[in-house]
Amino acid sequence: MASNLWPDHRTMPATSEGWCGAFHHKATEYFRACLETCGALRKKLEEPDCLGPFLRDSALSEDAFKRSTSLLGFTHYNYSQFNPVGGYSASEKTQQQVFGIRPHQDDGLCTLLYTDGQGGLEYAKGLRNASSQAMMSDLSLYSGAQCRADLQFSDAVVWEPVPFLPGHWIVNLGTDLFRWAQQSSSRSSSCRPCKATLHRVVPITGTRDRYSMPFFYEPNLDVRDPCPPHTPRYEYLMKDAAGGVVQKLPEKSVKP
Ligand SMILES: O=C(O)CCC(=O)C(=O)O
Ligand SMILES: [Fe+2]
Repeated sequence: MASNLWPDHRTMPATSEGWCGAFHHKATEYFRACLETCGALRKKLEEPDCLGPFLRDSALSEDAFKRSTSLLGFTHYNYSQFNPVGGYSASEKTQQQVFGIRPHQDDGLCTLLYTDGQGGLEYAKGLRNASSQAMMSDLSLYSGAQCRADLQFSDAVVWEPVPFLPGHWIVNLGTDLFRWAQQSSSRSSSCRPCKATLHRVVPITGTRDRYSMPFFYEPNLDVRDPCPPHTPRYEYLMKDAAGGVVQKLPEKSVKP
């Protein structure tokens, strides 16, 4: 993997040497704190009174994160460029103008998200039954197969704003954890399934800018799923990208 491209005052005139140094130092410190917190969270999730051993045992779980591909991002949303008029079922172009980030699930085990407190982040609470209007919190809504395809733009999804609590992270569970817990729970009752949070960012009227810092806690790229056929992670990601994101969006965009 390539090394980080840190901000450099020689190529970024709006910054100074001191600012770039401080950014490097603070970002590295924050990254380490997130990595450590997520390691502790993984162990908690593996305990019998939580999800149970979704990666078979603690040695396998430690190994799976030895060459972690975790990532810290810095996102700026400029809401003045958004145009919600087209709605999100029209075309890919209008979808891009409606969302800060389109509905998606994070990969990896979990995400620690901190924001500037501006609203806009929403999670999928469940699906609304078209005839009874009852809300169903359906685990299948959160499977890789479903979410990457049609359901993410469906009117049946019930969206709920995620409140901001100063000093607290927002935690999303990811698709690797979903898959591992699903596989392990189908083979043994000592593990429970869980959801990979479907979420999106929508612009809030009257807000111009929004900033967020997502930390994505990711295993080694070549980690194997715990249960047969022991698929390596990158194979799953490739299949998921080819079958969902790449092919399904153009199909959606031709709908009226
Ligand atoms: O900016 C946010 O609040 C959410 C960011 C997010 O979902 C992501 O980067 O995956
Ligand atoms: Fe996300």
